[in-house]
Amino acid sequence: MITTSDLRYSYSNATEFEFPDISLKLGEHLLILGPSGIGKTTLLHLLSGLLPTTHGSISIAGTELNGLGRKALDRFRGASMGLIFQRYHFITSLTVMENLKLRLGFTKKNIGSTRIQELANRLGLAEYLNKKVTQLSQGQQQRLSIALGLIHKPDVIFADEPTSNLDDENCDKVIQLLKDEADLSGSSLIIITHDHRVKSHFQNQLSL
Ligand SMILES: Nc1ncnc2c1ncn2[C@@H]1O[C@H](COP(=O)(O)OP(=O)(O)OP(=O)(O)O)[C@@H](O)[C@H]1O
Repeated sequence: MITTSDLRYSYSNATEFEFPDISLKLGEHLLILGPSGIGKTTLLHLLSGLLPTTHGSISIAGTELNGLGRKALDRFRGASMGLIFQRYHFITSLTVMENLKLRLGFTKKNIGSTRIQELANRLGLAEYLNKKVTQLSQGQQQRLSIALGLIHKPDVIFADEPTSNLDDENCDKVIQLLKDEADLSGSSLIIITHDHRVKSHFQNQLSL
């Protein structure tokens, strides 16, 4: 479902990162651990096609990322990937519901109209659906960020440092939430982090 081979990347004139090969089946979870500056976010940006594959190959759900033009890559990412970043990417002039509807619009999958309400219920966002995202607390914004990554039932969910800035209790809750939601959608899950508290939650781990 996700396979990478001989992936390398270097920012201009900088040291080249070499990444271990990844092989993950649909529905499997993988934790990628590594210290700050080792290239975790770079790897995630390569896997999601936000950075071009300049060396090696990435295949997701049978599609070779290198073979896609920019527009096709954007469409593929919109339909097949769920991205949960360290920084939130919301449209602040819109409500929670409008942000989620907009995100659903990027996929051609036939996802029922009850999906938003169901997911909002599970993530504790139901009563905030008609609020502007700027009116949400940090924790609620984080859960919305997770909801935006999951709403379209992507083949693969990529989460970059989803537990940074969280206390132990919320760290456990967020990881469990991501795993449960990935399982419910049948999605593969890749979490990238330097947070060793997350280790005990995953059997399948890769160190950078
Ligand atoms: N756009 C860029 N241009 C040049 N160098 C970059 C760029 N983005 C990242 N780097 C450098 O590449 C290295 C790896 O960055 P990256 O963000 O992938 O690491 P990381 O392991 O995710 O770190 P952290 O855990 O601190 O987020 C760093 O030294 C960083 O300064």
